[in-house]
Amino acid sequence: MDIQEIKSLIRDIPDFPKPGILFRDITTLLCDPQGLRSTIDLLAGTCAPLNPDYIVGIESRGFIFGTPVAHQLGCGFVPVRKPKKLPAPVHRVSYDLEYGQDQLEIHQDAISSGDRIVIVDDLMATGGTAKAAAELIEKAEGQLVGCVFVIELEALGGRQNLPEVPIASLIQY
Ligand SMILES: O=P(O)(O)OC[C@H]1O[C@H](OP(=O)(O)OP(=O)(O)O)[C@H](O)[C@@H]1O
Ligand SMILES: Nc1ncnc2[nH]cnc12
Repeated sequence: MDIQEIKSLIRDIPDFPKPGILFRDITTLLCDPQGLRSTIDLLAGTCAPLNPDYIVGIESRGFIFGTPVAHQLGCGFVPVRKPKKLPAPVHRVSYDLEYGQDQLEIHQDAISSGDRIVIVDDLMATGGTAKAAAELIEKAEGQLVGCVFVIELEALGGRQNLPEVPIASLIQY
């Protein structure tokens, strides 16, 4: 399946979760067998040249895409989670969302110094979430080597918020 076909499987929901937000709903892509497979294949093909030791996926939609990508590449998966979900000692950062504010955490012992890390998430809007994940990786002394998204909302300029690493998205709006 090509990118245009994948894009056609993403559903637009106006005014969710707040008035004025046009929500790009990936659940309709996830439940299409060929759409899901093609999306994972394209993400994995984008991540592979970056030669990661770990894929970092951001709760919750980042888990859906990050784990099968790690499986396909034969590398590990590390979850970045919302507060108070991870049981062992964590690094924590606060960040702004397109529609709110939140915190993210990573286990302190998940990554070793110098490990090559690629962040995978479903969508980049303002880039605040990915920036927070990048800060967590820095605290854990990992080496961020790229960020890969299914969807990029270009008008929100998220790339400008991220560190100087390769940033790729499959679909742009
Ligand atoms: O670039 P940003 O402006 O930071 O926005 C992008 C983030 O927002 C969404 O996650 P959300 O926090 O809604 O959580 P969810 O994955 O659990 O739905 C999305 O999955 C990204 O992680
Ligand atoms: N417009 C949007 N659609 C889906 N997920 C999002 N996360 C942040 N902004 C979003």
